[in-house]
Amino acid sequence: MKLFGTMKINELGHLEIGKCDSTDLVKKYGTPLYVMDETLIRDNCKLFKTNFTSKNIQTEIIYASKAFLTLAMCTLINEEGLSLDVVSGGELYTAIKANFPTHKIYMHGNNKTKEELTMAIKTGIGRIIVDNKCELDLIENICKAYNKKISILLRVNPGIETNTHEYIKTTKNSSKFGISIFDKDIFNIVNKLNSNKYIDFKGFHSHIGSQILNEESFYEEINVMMNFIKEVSEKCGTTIQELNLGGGFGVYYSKKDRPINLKNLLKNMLDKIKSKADEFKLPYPKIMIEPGRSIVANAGTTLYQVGCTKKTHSGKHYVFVDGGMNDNPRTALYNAQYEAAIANRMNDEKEGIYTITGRCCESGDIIAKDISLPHPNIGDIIAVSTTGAYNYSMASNYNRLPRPSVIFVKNGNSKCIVRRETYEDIIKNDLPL
Ligand SMILES: Cc1ncc(COP(=O)(O)O)c(C=O)c1O
Ligand SMILES: N[C@@H](CCCC[NH3+])C(=O)O
Repeated sequence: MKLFGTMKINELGHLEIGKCDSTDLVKKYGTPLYVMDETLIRDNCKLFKTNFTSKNIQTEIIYASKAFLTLAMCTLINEEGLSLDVVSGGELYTAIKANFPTHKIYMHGNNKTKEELTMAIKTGIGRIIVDNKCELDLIENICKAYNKKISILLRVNPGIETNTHEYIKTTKNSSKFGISIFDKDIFNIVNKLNSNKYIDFKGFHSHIGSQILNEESFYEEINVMMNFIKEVSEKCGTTIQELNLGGGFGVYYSKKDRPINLKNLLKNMLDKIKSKADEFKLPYPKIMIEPGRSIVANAGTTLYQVGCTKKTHSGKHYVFVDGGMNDNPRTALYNAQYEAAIANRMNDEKEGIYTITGRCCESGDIIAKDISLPHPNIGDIIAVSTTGAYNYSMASNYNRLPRPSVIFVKNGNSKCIVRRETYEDIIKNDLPL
């Protein structure tokens, strides 16, 4: 298992994260447990902040909170000077409750409800990223009713097909997100926006997909979007002030993933924007990006305890752990590949190939497939790496399993930031017949 951030193997042969021995964490908090390396999250924020800068172009890093959001995470993101992308009333509510500066909140969603838009407009968030024409009418009506003006970006689909899992591509021509840049109506929409007294149209947003490991896709996005901005500027006589290029920067999950060197990528992206704008004699738009996974994925490790093990009649070795697809649905959903180790025996010889599976009543309830491990015993601790993104945020109560606790670890200290759910939590919204 590849070690990230502050992970290391200590003198007892135990996995340590944030200078905390994983066996101590398990004694203190139980399992399953999401352990987040606070130092690595902060370092990742800093990497974006320091490398996505240019003396000519204004930039902004907006953390895509769908990857992992809690009150504590909002505080961390604010402390690191990033802005926040939310995609629902629930995410917006979390940010508001955490006192996140409202002008640094960007709201997404392809089907925002009237209530969500009202909440966003009344709160005075920084930008609404508008997905479609119908939403524009809703926004205008709400602004009228509350006598408010809101700044928006229009989400467009640049028609770029990325090499990632089918379910996390977002700019195929058939994608549900945004308005196609090839839609003939797009210039009318921009013209209407420019004369709308309730809407301050700032520019465009595009997001080409997630877990992208090919830097050319981002450069293609820049080319297509800058060409589009030139066309809009000419046809609508308007200056596009902002361009949000979304997130999608891929990370290492297993040996097959070769992440892009982020420092180079971020620099190249800004260089390409500059040369395109120079070529077209356009003013430099402010450039935003929305990393989610690349900030938190490698910082997360899930700790489980081994229950029983089983060798099937066909010879397959299973290790049963006390979690499952309810705390990590990504293997079931996207055939994701994870790495794992026995956290209390990191130096032991690997003895076989095991599939780590959970306790949900589903054959697809697999956490990590065909992993080399020492023979696991009851009570051993299994660590699964790179679970910081889209694990806690996509967790469910399937089979009425309580959601695990989340802790931050740093410099030998651990802090619970989400308490473990109880059976009482599970039934708290049920009403008797
Ligand atoms: C609009 C938008 N922005 C940002 C992100 C974050 O993507 P990632 O976590 O891959 O960086 C997503 C998710 O794919 C998204 O839909
Ligand atoms: N949930 C997906 C990513 C979707 C990103 C949001 N548009 C994943 O776990 O990989």
